[in-house]
Order: sequence, then C-alpha cells, then structure tokens
Amino acid sequence: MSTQVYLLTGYLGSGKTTLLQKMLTHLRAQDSKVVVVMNEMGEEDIDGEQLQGFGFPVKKLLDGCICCSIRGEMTESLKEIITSIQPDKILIETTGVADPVDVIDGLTHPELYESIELKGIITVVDASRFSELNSRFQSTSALVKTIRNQVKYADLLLVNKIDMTADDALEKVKRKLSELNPHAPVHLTIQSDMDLHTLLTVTRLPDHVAAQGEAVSHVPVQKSIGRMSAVDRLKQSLGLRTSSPSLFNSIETFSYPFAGPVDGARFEDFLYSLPKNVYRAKGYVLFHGREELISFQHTDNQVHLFPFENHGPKMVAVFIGEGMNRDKMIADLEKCY
Ligand SMILES: Nc1nc2c(ncn2[C@@H]2O[C@H](COP(=O)(O)OP(=O)(O)OP(=O)(O)O)[C@@H](O)[C@H]2O)c(=O)[nH]1
Repeated sequence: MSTQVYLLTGYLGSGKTTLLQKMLTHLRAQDSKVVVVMNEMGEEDIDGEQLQGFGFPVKKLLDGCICCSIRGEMTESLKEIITSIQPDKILIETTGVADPVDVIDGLTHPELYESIELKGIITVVDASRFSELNSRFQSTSALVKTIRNQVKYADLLLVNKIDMTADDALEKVKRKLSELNPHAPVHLTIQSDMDLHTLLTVTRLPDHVAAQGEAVSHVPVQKSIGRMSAVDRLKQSLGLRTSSPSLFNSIETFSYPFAGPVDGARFEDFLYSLPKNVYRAKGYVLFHGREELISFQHTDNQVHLFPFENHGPKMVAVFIGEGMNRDKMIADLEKCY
C-alpha cells in the first residue's frame, strides 16, 4: 500500500504550522501512523519545536529549501521514512518560498514513485498580505511567481487570517485566486481552522476527470499534479489553443516500466528529442551490451547518463510535464528496445 503524502505550501507566516498542528491533533485521535517532514530555510528549527508532543516522528530538513538546494535530501529522507517506518501518511510543510513545481520534482524520484500517493497540495494564503505579495510593484518577480504557483497548483486553498482582512480586500483576494486557480475549493479560515475530514479527503485531477466520465489515456501508471478543464483538455486533444494559460496549469507525471534492456544510442536520442512541455525525465535503465544499471536525468534539454552502482532500483522512467503526449512518448520508447 502506498503512503499518502500531503504537501502544505503557502508564504511565510501564512498559517501552515498552525494548520499542521490541527491536522496532527485530528490524526492522533484516529490512531494514524504519521510522519512530519518540516523544511526551514535557516539552521534553526523553529516550527519543529512546536510539533513536539504529538507523538509523531518529525524529520527536519534545515538550512535550504526542498524545492532547490536540498531537494535530494528530501528524496533520501522520504525513502528512508517509507522503508523504516512505513507510515500511512507523510505531511510535508515546505518553506514559505518553496515552489511546488520543484518540490514535486523531488517527490517523483523513480525510487519513490510507486511507494507514494500525492494526496494533495494544500496552500495556505495569508489574506491580509496576498495582494501586496502578489504585486509586481511591491514584490520581486521571483516571489510573485512562487506565490502564484503556490496558488495555481493547489488542490485546496485556505484563505487564512480573514480576521485581519477588510471585506473589500478579501473580495479582491478571492477574485485573484479564482483567476489563478478556478478549480481548487476555497475555504475562508481564521487560525487555519477548517473541517479536517474535508481537508484530508482532498482530491486530485484524475479523480475529477473520472467523475466527469472523461476517457483517461492508457498508460502504465499516471498521476496528475495539476488540473485543466474538460473543455481545455478536449481543445488540446484537437490541437487547438486552450482558452487561457491559467487554465492550462496541469503538471502531470507518468511512469514507464522498461520491459528489458534498450539500445543506448536510441534511448539517448529519445531523451534529446523530448519536446519542451516535458520538463523532466529521470529513471534507471539497462543498455544492451552493458552490465551496469544506468541512471538518467533529463532537464532543460540537458541529458546526463551515469552508471549506477546499486542494482536495487527497478528499470523505470518517470516523466513530468504539461500536456504531454504520452501515447507518442510510449510509442517512441518502444522503438528503443
Ligand atoms: N490573526 C491571526 N493570526 C494567525 C492566523 N493564523 C495563524 N496566525 C498566527 O500567525 C503566525 C504565523 O503562523 P504559522 O502557522 O507559524 O505560519 P507558517 O506559515 O507556518 O509560518 P512560516 O513557518 O514562517 O512559513 C502565528 O503567530 C499564528 O498564531 C489567523 O487566522 N489570524
């Protein structure tokens, strides 16, 4: 059985730890086996201290952001947690400046892919500061991008600190959030207080799609990290432009288990020819005529292949992108044997 992973994002001070404490109180009453992964930018662990006393292990990843400098460390920690503790749930609190897209990259490591189920990206928005943080006049463009991605990729949005927000300002925040992410359910909260059953049963795109009776293309394993409206999916399948870029924010992943060794040169060509909407490819594979397992990484049209000493991992490829043509990619992979 795979471990359910909840990703908590939101800008600094928005109310993530407050929410985490509520989730832990709820899960403790349910006897769930939970591990918390906390990420803080500095060397000092502030929030972790507040989580002592719940009786759950807290893994701290300090002095770097899991979306960039210590992404590998997060992957290693998750592997270790899953192997040694086998929890029902892992709750990850990211730093306020983490971009969820990059965190997802760390979560989709080939050795983790089948052991975890990303249940949802839950974003806590500080209603009293959102408009200021989202303004290109008052924030840096990097921060604006991060703040917007935290909203765009959320499966559920908590609009917190409404006790500190005037009614008209709150209306403006709600309007902006629905422009950025028209699909995620929005909950207005004080002290991140909301129904925890609703929070923990957050659903992701494939479930929405299935509920709408839409055909899902056949691939060995597929997961989706974002969403696109049914109309836009249809338009995309017909090769038409989707109605608005903000609706087309579906970060999707799928994995492809190799049936046997492949031809090294053809596989390398395949990686170099991946289109721009495939942001990442990574995994392990065997090449004809070579004994050792090859680890491969593809990003920004750069390909790295290196022998991997450990023979443990399965031969599998994981892809991350938006609007990927999976059938074609799988057909191209099949030509590499
Ligand atoms: N007035 C008010 N204060 C709140 C609310 N929610 C949280 N706070 C307070 O805001 C402060 C920051 O909350 P945290 O839960 O630590 O926020 P965080 O997102 O974990 O912060 P970082 O770890 O710095 O990213 C704390 O003092 C909370 O008590 C709210 O709805 N209203």
